[in-house]
Amino acid sequence: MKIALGSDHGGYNLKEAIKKYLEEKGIEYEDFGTNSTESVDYPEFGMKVAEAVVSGEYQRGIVCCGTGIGISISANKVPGIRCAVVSDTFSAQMSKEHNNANVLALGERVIGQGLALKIVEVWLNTEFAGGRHERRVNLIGDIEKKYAK
Ligand SMILES: O=C(CO)[C@H](O)[C@H](O)COP(=O)(O)O
Repeated sequence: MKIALGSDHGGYNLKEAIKKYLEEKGIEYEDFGTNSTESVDYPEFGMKVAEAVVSGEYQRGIVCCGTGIGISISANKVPGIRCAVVSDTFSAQMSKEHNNANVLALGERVIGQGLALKIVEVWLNTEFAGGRHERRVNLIGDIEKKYAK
């Protein structure tokens, strides 16, 4: 599995911690920036990670900002992305099992690093359940198609 990673300045330190975690686990990743805590605008990084995931080269993406919200809204603008902002391990599991989230968003200013890394672990180790959930996820795709130019 190859992971696309991205953050703004508000999520930079958490992204770095996630990189360390992935390295320890031997999970391949690419960092799409940002590269410091200098102030930047999160839409750029949400979009870059989202595009990397829809390209098929990366199976999942993880994005971080101060709250996880702005970068997730940005990632979700890219057709084919289902990005979930998660702050607990149950939602981490469900976001993959039921919603087939292909991008996980975390807020560095919201949750501690220990919980964030546990969320990453749970999410990476959960698979989509399919069945009735597949029908619902497909219906989300239909909404996207309805508004496509
Ligand atoms: O959480 C975020 C977006 O949802 C950003 O990280 C946050 O808005 C950045 O704020 P500031 O420029 O004050 O550091």
